[in-house]
Parts: sequence; structure tokens; C-alpha cells
Amino acid sequence: MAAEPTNAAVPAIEAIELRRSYGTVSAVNDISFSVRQGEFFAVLGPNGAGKSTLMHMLTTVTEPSGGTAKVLGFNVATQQGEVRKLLGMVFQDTALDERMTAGENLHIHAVLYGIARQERAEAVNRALAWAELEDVDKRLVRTFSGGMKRRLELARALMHRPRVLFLDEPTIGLDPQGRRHLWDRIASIRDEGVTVLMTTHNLNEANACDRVAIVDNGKLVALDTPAALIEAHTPGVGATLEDAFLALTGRSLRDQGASGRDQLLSFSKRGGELTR
Ligand SMILES: Nc1ncnc2c1ncn2[C@@H]1O[C@H](COP(=O)(O)OP(=O)(O)OP(=O)(O)O)[C@@H](O)[C@H]1O
Repeated sequence: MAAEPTNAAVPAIEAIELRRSYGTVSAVNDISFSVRQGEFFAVLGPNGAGKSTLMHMLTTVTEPSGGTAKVLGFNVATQQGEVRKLLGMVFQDTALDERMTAGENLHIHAVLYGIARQERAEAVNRALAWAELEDVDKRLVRTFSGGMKRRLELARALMHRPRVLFLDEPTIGLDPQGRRHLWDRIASIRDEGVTVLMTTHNLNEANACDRVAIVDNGKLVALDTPAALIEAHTPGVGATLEDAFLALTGRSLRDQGASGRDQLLSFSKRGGELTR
């Protein structure tokens, strides 16, 4: 079920003065940017910077407090149905039903996204092959490793051939083998012309993207190619994207001032993995 082609000049994603507040907290504060169709785009930021909130607004999960966001020209606040058909998403919390098999999880997605009955079995098989999970399609998902679950989620998100894919820290919690394997799968999406917006704390992954947006305290503080960010913010031989990131966002630990609830939330969002 391929989506209708869109004029190539229309941005894949557009945020205009986008805002979201929680009480007195400005989680996202007047952020504007535009992502071209087919672009690989990373959003980087310290803990609590507003990355997930931004992604949730762009995917119609969270209503903006102000401003506008569009996916391929459709407004996320007023044209949610159109937007949802065009996008795929993999968030940090698994959306798989662990009491079902891999094949059943994919089949349900095919039904929900309107893949025609006669095409479903082939779509499920194609997704299993893409995720390299053909041999375990009848196993319950709760018996899968973290890497297998993440590959299954990604394959599922691609089943209805979305034009724009949103990935919230896609490789977090995986061992180097699992991370590399999943990253190779993500990189293969690039060849198919799908636009990808991902949040990540992994600077190598951000470095491999076409452009990187750096957010801090709900604000967009820089947006450019990795090479241009390094050149502009930490010129010098051997400077890295991590150097540029630290130059732009400082070195203070963001969880330090957070409430106990925030720290627990942040910890559990990472599946119990301590990252700092
Ligand atoms: N549902 C909510 N209710 C209240 N505050 C929230 C809620 N969601 C996010 N926040 C607050 O908004 C701010 C931004 O949070 P967000 O989760 O978007 O950051 P993040 O950049 O994704 O962080 P992390 O890297 O730790 O996942 C934080 O101060 C957070 O505590």
C-alpha cells in the first residue's frame, strides 16, 4: 500500500515555532526547522532537552501547545489521519504484543494499516525476511532478545511503506553486535528514499546522518551537516561531533537537577541502562 507520490519540493517534515509546555516546563520552546524528502536527519540533545516531546508532536501522539507541524504538507494537529498513513514510528517503549508470535504481531499491523487481505501473508513474510527473523516467526515475542524485538518493530513500522520514519533512540540498550546489525538495517532504508528522523545519543549514528539538529532546554541551538557543525563550533584537527555537541550544550549533567521522578522516568525510558 504505497502512499501517493508528493511534490518533491514539499518538505517531508516542517516545524514552525512549535511549542509544548507541561505546567511551567517548556519541553519544546519555539522550534522551527524543515527536513527534505529522503533526508536522514538526527535530533541530538542532553537528557530532558525535549527530543521525545518534539517527536511525539510530529507523529500526532502529543498535541502541540502552539505553532505548526506538517508531515509532507499535512498538518499534524488537524489532519492526523492523513499524517498517520504516511509515517512509521518506533519509540523507546515497545509497542509489540509480547504474548503473540512475531508473525501475529506483523499480521495485526497489516490489518490495522489496511493492507489487502490477499497481500497480507506476503507482506508478513517480506517483513520477517527483512528483519532476518524468518526462522522464529512462530515464537512468542516475549522470548526474543532486545535486538530481535527492535528489528521486528522496525520491520513492522516499514510494512505499510511509510514515506517518513520516526525512530526514538533506535539502538539504545543493544550490544555492539545488535547495534551494528540494526544500524545496517536502518542504513538500508536510506537507499529506498524514505525520510528518517531519529533521536539518538550515539554520536557515530548522528555523524552518519545528512544533517543534525541539536536541541537543549527545549530550544534548537544548531542545525547543519555534521562536518559543518564541527567546523563552526570546534574548529581544529581531530575535532569530533561530540566536541561540537559539548561546546554547544555545555558539560553539566542534566539529570543532576532533575526531580526523583524525572530521574526514574529517564532511567526506565532507557530500559534500566545507565548512560551517564
Ligand atoms: N508527560 C509529561 N509530563 C510532564 N513533564 C514532561 C512530560 N513529558 C516530558 N516532560 C518534561 O519535558 C522535558 C523534555 O522531556 P523529553 O522527554 O521530551 O526530553 P528528551 O530530550 O527526550 O530526554 P531523554 O534524552 O532523557 O529521553 C523534561 O523536563 C521532562 O521532564
